[in-house]
Amino acid sequence: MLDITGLRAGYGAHEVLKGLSMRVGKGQVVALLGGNGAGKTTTLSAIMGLIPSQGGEIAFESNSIQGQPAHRVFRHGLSLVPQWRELFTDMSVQEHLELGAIACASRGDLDARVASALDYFPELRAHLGRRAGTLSGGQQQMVAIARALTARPKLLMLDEPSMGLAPLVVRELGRTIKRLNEAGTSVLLVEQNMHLALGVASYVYVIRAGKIITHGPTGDFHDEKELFHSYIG
Ligand SMILES: Nc1ncnc2c1ncn2[C@@H]1O[C@H](COP(=O)(O)OP(=O)(O)OP(=O)(O)O)[C@@H](O)[C@H]1O
Repeated sequence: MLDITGLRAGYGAHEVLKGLSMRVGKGQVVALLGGNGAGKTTTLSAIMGLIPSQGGEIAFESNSIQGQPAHRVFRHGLSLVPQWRELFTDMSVQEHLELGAIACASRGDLDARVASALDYFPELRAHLGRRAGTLSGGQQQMVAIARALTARPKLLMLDEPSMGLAPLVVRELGRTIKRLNEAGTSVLLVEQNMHLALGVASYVYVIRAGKIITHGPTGDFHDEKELFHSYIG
């Protein structure tokens, strides 16, 4: 579904990704693990067209999406839940969800999309009129994911969704990712939380200093200590 080959990208003269290659198959949950500053967010930003890439190739469903602006990448069926959620503190939950479905055809379609996103997070139904800034961290993460779901993405990309969440909430997040995947959404999960990543992903990539240093089926990474040391270096 998503094929990245030899990707080079960064910020001005600072090259962060130095020939990164990875793929996400249709129906898979793939985890991208790595330490601070390894290039995980940069990878997602380059895929999404939020930063330009300086080399390599990014293809989605066999079509090149390289060099396309984010709004066009989005229309191919990719959605990103950014690190720190990036909600608008003064906007209501309902307004966030409608924003995610902004590209849809009609009011009826929009309502249906919001309703099906809420099926994953029924707790939010009681808070639709509340300002996002007044919600708990876990509820804010639900809004961020639900907003991405209203676009009905084929590939959902999550950037460290467990960050700042209590262990119980992280466990619930893992269950939600599994349910989403069972319903047909492919997932690229960027994480530092190995338990969450290994619990939901079927395939793992490890990034260090802008390059994939190891990858394989999740079952190959049963020794978490070794895996941790591989990405910390
Ligand atoms: N907007 C930016 N401008 C310049 N350099 C940046 C920018 N964003 C990130 N970087 C640099 O790019 C490198 C990779 O950062 P990136 O955010 O991709 O890492 P990461 O793996 O997501 O780390 P973390 O888990 O800490 O978020 C780091 O050296 C970082 O300082």
